[in-house]
Amino acid sequence: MSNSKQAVPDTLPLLRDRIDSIDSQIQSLINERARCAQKVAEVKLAEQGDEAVVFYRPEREAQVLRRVMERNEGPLGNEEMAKVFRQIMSSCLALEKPMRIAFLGPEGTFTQQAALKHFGKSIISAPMAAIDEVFREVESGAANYGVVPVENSTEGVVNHTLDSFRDSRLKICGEVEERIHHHLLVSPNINADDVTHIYSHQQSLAQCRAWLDRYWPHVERVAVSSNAEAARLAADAGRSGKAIAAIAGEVACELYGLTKVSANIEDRPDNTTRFLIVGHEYVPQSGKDKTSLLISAKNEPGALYHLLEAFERHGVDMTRLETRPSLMSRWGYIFYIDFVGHYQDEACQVVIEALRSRASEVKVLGSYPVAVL
Ligand SMILES: C=C(O[C@@H]1C=C(C(=O)O)C=C[C@H]1O)C(=O)O
Repeated sequence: MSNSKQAVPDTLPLLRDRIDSIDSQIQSLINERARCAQKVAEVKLAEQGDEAVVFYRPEREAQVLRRVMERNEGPLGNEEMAKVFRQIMSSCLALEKPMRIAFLGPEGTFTQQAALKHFGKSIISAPMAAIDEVFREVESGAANYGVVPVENSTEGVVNHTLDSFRDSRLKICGEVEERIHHHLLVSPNINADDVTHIYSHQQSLAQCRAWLDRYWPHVERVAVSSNAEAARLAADAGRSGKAIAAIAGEVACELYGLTKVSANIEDRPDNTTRFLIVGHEYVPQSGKDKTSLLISAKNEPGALYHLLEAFERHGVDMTRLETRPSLMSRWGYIFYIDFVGHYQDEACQVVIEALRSRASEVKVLGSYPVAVL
């Protein structure tokens, strides 16, 4: 914009005139951008035909957001600016094709929060009751993508999610990280001193274990399917005068009209959960990617050593290793390995080939852009 570096006026009426004029320019530009996105859709349809077209391009979106952050000069912070562009892209994509996103529900879960962070707000929400239902909803084509939690910095891995990849053809298309804050919540008509049970998801109960041991040692903890479900149950119980508390996050607290007894009760202040985006397609290189593999190891001495040695030998940076029992043979194992790079990068291809010669199965679960936001 030619006048973007004009001197800022210093009286209120002039400042407001100036803001109005900038807003109108921003609005025209956003619509011009939206028209380009619509055109992208037309070109894709003309080139690829109706069925094959993939409108959502995670690698392209990651690149757009990274560039926004790189060129940002402030005063708005990089992340703040990227969030604005996140929503602009979300609106533009919804013009091309609104996406239906399945996630571990009900409404108000941290997984929904992660879905909105990753895709922006212009999506159709499809809350599912369990992780394997999220997989099924995407596999059947009823949803375009799914969002599931995979690991927490306090409690470790989410086994249901890892196990779902064993029998699924879905690919990992992205990752999101969310700082997780938990609160102890009750219905507004309930006196906290009367609470007899505390409901939450098993992961959330675990993330607040020390706090619960200290302040609520004699109250029964009940694991339910999600912390949003716990909040819903606490709200329901409150209506019939039953003193049940829930541990859940901000979104669930607001959604179910609960009151905070104690805020930020997680044992570790840096408590973070990582979520995965699952879909049907492998994602092309974005320039800054991660890869996840599922490996069935041969049940023989040194099996794991030989797998890890391949990474060391070819200088590929492994970031995570999880072990799950294989259901095929007793004492057989499945390893989940994450590393830095894309499966099409040369060094990564060499490692994957080496792994294939040393393991009974190597499945590339996906390569995807490292989380930007
Ligand atoms: C416009 C495109 O399609 C979608 C919309 C994007 C955007 O608004 O910037 C980016 C990637 C795609 O999710 C594209 O492929 O470039």
